[in-house]
Amino acid sequence: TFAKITQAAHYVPENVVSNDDLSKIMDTNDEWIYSRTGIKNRHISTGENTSDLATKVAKQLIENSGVDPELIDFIIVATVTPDSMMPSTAARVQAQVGATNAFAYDLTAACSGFVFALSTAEKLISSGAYQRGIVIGAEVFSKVIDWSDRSTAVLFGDGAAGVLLDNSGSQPLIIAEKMQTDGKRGGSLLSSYADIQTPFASVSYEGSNLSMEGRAIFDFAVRDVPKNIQATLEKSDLAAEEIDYYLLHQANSRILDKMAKKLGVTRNKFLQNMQEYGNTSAASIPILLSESVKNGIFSLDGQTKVVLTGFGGGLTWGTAIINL
Ligand SMILES: O=C(O)C1CCN(c2ccc(-c3cc(CO)ccc3Cl)cn2)CC1
Repeated sequence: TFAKITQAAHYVPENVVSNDDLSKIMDTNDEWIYSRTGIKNRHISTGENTSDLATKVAKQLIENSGVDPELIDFIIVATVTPDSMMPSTAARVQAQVGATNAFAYDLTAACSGFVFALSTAEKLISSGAYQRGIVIGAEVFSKVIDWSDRSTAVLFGDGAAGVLLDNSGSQPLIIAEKMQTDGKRGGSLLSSYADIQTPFASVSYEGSNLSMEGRAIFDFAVRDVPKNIQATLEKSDLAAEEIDYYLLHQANSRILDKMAKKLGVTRNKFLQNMQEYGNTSAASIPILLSESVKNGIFSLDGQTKVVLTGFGGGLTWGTAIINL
């Protein structure tokens, strides 16, 4: 049995916040932001929470495929900004779309979340245990950002995107994969820390907004991620040139420049849309995938070889080379 991605969809809040809009509420400017990150705009929720965005994606996947929601076996949502820990965002989506026979859970791997979740979903199906599932990356990062910290507030955006999978594949969905984690360096990208606050222990860490050691994360991305992609290519017996497109986490366009150089691959195979959405963490890769299908860059006909690579909090990073 082979899993296959049969549908892709995305949804972002309507409210667009430009670099100039940000320069009105914090000490920054369009020139700095665009030259250092490649970001021009980002979509920021005016009230929709993460499950609302994810539900809109799930509804599109169901509508466009015509699948009966009661035939969906599982829903996995990759997010670090859930509406709540309990119920999970996936459980909230399950209720909203009427997937009464689906088991649902959230997966926490920050900007690697979609790749980690897709790897898991592929096994659920190719093992023969289940037939159909939905995998969504969804974030309302705007609710964890410290809006007084211009070094991070300008980088992130809100959004959701995902895929519908079933067992109709005639070839493996994942040709090769390599997921990695280094918890020792996890402290350089922190959010939503829940400290002990009880009659028996006092709070020792007040912060819960995002804090990021930008330099350290940037260097991690440039140093560790290309090695991971190369190692996964070796596992796949495919040369870098045989990959049609590279869909990497949309954190920073200068990082994509450096990755293309390190891999010796032409830069225009590294698709990008951070100029419009900023860094949407677990949603960034699936938004890029869904938009690429919608814009006709490639279709889901099984003829396209794509590298998906996430990297971020945990620290986590991982590549899946897939047949789309
Ligand atoms: O001064 C500059 O040029 C600054 C230097 C710091 N920058 C950074 C640093 C780290 C990230 C980042 C964040 C995540 C979290 O999802 C994941 C992966 C990455 Cl690589 C994005 N930008 C912006 C430009």
